Amino acid sequence: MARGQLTVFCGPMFAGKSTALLEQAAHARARGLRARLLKPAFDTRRGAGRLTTHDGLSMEAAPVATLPGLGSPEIPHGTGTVLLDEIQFMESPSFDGDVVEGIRALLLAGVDVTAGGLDMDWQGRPFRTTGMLCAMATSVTKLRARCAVCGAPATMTQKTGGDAGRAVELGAGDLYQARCGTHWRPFSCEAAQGDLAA
Ligand SMILES: Nc1ncnc2c1ncn2[C@@H]1O[C@H](COP(=O)(O)OP(=O)(O)O)[C@@H](O)[C@H]1O
Ligand SMILES: Cc1cn([C@H]2C[C@H](O)[C@@H](COP(=O)(O)O)O2)c(=O)[nH]c1=O
Repeated sequence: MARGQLTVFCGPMFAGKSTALLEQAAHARARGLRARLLKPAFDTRRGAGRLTTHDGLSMEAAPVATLPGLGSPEIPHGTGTVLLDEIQFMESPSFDGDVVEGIRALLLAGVDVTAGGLDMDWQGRPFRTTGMLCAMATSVTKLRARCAVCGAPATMTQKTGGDAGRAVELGAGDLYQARCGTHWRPFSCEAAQGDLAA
């Protein structure tokens, strides 16, 4: 039996990761494949049952707190491709079980998997699940955003507000910006706020 293919889209916030997942789902459906979108249940920012991009595009997506197996209501038999957003959050304590092993089982069962997620947190530390899936992937695309300060390609996420003590804090343009290496300030929200005032 043919094994499934694993595709990963990663990068900073605002790089187009969720947009890429929606495009992949649309392409799969246009080819007659059954595509199922899943997202972490704890991220309810833009509607619990939908995957919504920063531009407001959206599709139905099942909120999950563990990765369901093939034959579950979320991934019924006959599913050709599973698309997972925010894979960096599919980790303890907000997610049960080992998502990497769950994805391996889907691939071994012949299901294609596409995963989107942050490669690094706002302090430049890699997210474990994204890193492991990149190692297993058939194809990895590192997407880049536009630096909020100078417009150059951005590989980093800057935290500009909220709680500087928290590695995980849900938010969008209210708390975060995409930045290039020159304008990224790893350990200080306050230092970052001065960049745009100049
Ligand atoms: N505050 C913002 N900063 C940068 N881009 C933004 C912002 N708000 C909306 N966008 C739009 O978000 C798009 C990417 O959205 P999305 O696919 O959800 O990105 P990602 O999933 O990588 O965070 C960009 O093409 C840009 O047009
Ligand atoms: C960098 C970074 C981000 N987050 C949060 C902020 C958002 O809720 C999501 C990322 O969403 P996107 O679809 O990639 O734009 O993650 C966080 O908690 N910690 C971080 O370091």
